[in-house]
Amino acid sequence: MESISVLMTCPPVHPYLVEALEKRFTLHKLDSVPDKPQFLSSHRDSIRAVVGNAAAGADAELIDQLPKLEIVSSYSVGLDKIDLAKCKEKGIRVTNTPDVLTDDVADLALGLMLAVLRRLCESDRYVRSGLWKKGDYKLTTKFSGKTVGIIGLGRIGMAIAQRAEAFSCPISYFSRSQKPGINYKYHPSVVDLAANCDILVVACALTPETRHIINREVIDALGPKGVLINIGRGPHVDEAELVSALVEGRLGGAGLDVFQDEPNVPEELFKLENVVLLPHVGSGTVETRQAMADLVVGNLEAHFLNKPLLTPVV
Ligand SMILES: O=CC(=O)O
Repeated sequence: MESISVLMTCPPVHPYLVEALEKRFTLHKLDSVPDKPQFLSSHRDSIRAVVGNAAAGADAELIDQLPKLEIVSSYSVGLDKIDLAKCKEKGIRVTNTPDVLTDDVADLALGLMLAVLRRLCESDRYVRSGLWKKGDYKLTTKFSGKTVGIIGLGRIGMAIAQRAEAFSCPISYFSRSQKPGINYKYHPSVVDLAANCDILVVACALTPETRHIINREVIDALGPKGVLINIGRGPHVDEAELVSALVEGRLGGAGLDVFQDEPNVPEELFKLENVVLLPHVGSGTVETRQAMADLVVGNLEAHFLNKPLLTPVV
């Protein structure tokens, strides 16, 4: 398989993945190519696979430039950076990394809820800056028992619900349709869900329908005591509306792992103590990233050995 050319479109952030790919394939890292258009035109007849992630995948323009492309193996569960329709049309296979990251992302969502309500980051800064010596930290807000509303009750949404239940939190949810056999309260609209929960969590896939699913109306329904948690994608949220609601005190707080234009984060948020900001690290543990890398490589091997794909999407 050494002769098979694989193009990595995302930055080569994980040495384990890079080494595993280099051991088996001829790996090209687009990130370190100085003249990308020239590189793509000179390698258009050799590249048979693309490896991307949540930041860079395979859009229509790239796919059209690679006529020998057979498979896109994404080092992410989210598929919003891949033109799935184009892949289907051209018979290009697509794989992602579901299941192995569910626990980590759900753990982080709960961590954000606790961090925002109990002001964990702000309390930590209080100790480090020596302020404790001048007096105790102020009282915060109880988390156990708060109503958690989840947008998207897929694998990650369910894992968040199960964890929140252990904190005696009533669970309600919004999804395209009510899930059979699930006892959580279903709300047929996001505004309705937001108006009836304390903590609203975005845990759905990013699609044209879910872009800006958190808009001004939803934020106003969540209100000055409500907290928004986003472990999905930045564009799920109308970020300008979120920032103004937080700055004006129309929203109680936010825990955000994702942003519209990563790694750029609106600086107005930096001075707000009711906001916890993370650098898109939902699946960012050694154990999980290794399992994700194994899936990326395993899917490519399966494809080129004409075996069934491990986690096929298309
Ligand atoms: O954001 C991370 C992923 O989609 O895996």
